[in-house]
Amino acid sequence: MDRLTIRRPDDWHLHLRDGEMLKLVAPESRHFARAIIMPNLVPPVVTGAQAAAYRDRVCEAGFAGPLMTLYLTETTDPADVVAAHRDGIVTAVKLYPAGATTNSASGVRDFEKVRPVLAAMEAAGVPLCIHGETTDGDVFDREAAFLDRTLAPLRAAHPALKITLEHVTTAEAVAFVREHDNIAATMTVQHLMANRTDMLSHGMRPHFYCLPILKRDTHQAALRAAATSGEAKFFLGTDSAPHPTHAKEATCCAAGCFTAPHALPCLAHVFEEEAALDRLEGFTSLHGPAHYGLPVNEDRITLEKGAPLDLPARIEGHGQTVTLFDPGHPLRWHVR
Ligand SMILES: NC(=O)N[C@@H](CC(=O)O)C(=O)O
Ligand SMILES: [Zn+2]
Ligand SMILES: [Zn+2]
Repeated sequence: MDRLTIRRPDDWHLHLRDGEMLKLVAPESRHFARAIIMPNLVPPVVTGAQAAAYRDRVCEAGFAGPLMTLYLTETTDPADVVAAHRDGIVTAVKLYPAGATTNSASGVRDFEKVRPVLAAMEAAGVPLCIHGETTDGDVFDREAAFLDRTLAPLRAAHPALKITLEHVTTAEAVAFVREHDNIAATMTVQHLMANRTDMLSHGMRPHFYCLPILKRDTHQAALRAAATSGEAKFFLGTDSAPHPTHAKEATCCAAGCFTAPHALPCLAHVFEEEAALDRLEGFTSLHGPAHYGLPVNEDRITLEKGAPLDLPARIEGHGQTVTLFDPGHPLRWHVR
């Protein structure tokens, strides 16, 4: 097969940042109809009013389908969350364990403190998106530890809360999601395309560094199997997370891979390798809307296989430079 027409994809986990960086990267998600926009700005998006203002800036910068989120803090007002969701300003609430990832300092330290908000969200049908890692212990074990220590009890306390476990990276997370109702998972391009050996064995590759960190090849295989299985619990959230090139190629490298421009060519490559191109549409365009209770997109895109894509190493503009995630081999699929 060298041509594939699918319903237009959505991106269920996207960082667009703000200011000049927003202006540079917003147009790069052009192939996606909608995207869940992450709220980890500095300062974070914590109120409905801030989310509405940020949504306007995103549209102005050139991305027409933002679905906004609120950043959960220990002082989040349950009434504001429920009202912002009811009024259509926000689609979901994002939980960052404090210190787990980029701009997570205002996140949750004491999970008891957010119980009232989670209960209100459960009652009102507001979905919760989770960065699922502990903030201590070995960095390669933090996702699995979070499942046992935090997510299992949280799930048991709020069984009707709709949860998206974001950017899953381990076989343990895949199993956890399969075992529990009302919980689905997003997967990124980099976790499907690469593993920690790719990141660390031929020199250290900062543009492969993100959180949760890439795991060993057996976990990558479990992710690829789940993504291409056709199961509705697994869908695309690119977690495209632009950082200035100087912040990636640095003594202390920022966490995040920039994949928005070529996410679809990368995914077509993966699904073709897994002999599952017929399941790409489910992963990119059907399972996400089903989880969030939204209609699927009506228009379609066509992917074609041809000569290797001539991708730029980096994009530049508005005083910003961002380097693309480079899988290390040619990509032959492109969006027509
Ligand atoms: N994934 C990352 O490594 N970084 C994200 C934050 C996040 O999604 O955890 C970012 O905002 O840069
Ligand atoms: Zn995250
Ligand atoms: Zn992210």
